[in-house]
Amino acid sequence: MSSEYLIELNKVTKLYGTVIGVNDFSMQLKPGAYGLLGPNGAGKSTLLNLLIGQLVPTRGTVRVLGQKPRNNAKLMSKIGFCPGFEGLYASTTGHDWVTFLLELHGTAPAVARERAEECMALVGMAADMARPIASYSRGMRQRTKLAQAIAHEPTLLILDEPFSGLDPIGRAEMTAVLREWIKMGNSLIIASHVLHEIEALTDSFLLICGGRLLASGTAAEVNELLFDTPSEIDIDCDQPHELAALLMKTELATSIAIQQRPHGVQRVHLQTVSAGKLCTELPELIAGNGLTVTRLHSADNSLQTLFNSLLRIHRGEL
Ligand SMILES: Nc1ncnc2c1ncn2[C@@H]1O[C@H](COP(=O)(O)OP(=O)(O)OP(=O)(O)O)[C@@H](O)[C@H]1O
Repeated sequence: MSSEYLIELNKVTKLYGTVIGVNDFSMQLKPGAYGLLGPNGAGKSTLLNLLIGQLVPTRGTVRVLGQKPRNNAKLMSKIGFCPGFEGLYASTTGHDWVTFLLELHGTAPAVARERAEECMALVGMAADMARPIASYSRGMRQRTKLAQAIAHEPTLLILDEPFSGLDPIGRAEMTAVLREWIKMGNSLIIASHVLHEIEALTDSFLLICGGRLLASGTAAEVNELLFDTPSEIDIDCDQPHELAALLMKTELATSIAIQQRPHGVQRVHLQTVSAGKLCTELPELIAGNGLTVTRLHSADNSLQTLFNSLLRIHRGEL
């Protein structure tokens, strides 16, 4: 059965006993590249494992390329999967491991060796592929996992935290390989809890938390959500009381506290639901009143705040 959709989830719930992995999840995705974002325990791995048929839904239906994934070898030949866990045979070489998995896909041994070599080179492992996996760094293992995921020439690549353990150079190289993959017209679903890791790859994001799809959209739309959800900001200033009074007048802060920090630093700690507007108005407020600000930063530097806020919106609390 063919479908115009890459993925169709219809009211999917996955329970682990009484623990909810994915909760009443529905979505339809057309072929393309998507970033699956969510904090730890959000349900990303559960979702990916449902897509590759490793897990079956407790309720609801999952279709990938129009087919049920469970025990579907034909469908798996079109999907490359890179799990979040290690799962590599330490005593074999990277080249042998990728060759072996290709042979499991039905590729003839000689062709498998050649293709495995090609893929190891593609992920920057040409010089190390003949060494045992046990001697690989975390980043090298990640690359080897990617090589095995693309070796059988799938059309959909599903990656669970592929940047984990990579240094900046490794990240840049992995990004380049994946960008090329997308440019070739292939589809990609990549799970991460760090937005900037995947914004270089795609402009389409799915935000999940608590096993639910909380929001989806482009990076600009996600940024807008970030701007309009409650956030905390610290401003180190020479005249904190004056700044606090000015901020109160703008009505952009929902709460303000002045903190004495080590080394004589005076900090205005504020909460706002309009971080974007506040950051736009702040320079004029500072310059116009002769204040000196030595440092400004968001106290909640991760997406966790956004997810918490979205979750509260979802529950009708905000
Ligand atoms: N095998 C399991 N048995 C019981 N609970 C599980 C199991 N796997 C996942 N869970 C639970 O399901 C929920 C979703 O977990 P999941 O691993 O899918 O999240 P995640 O977004 O991938 O998290 P992380 O980023 O930490 O890998 C969590 O509450 C987790 O504790």
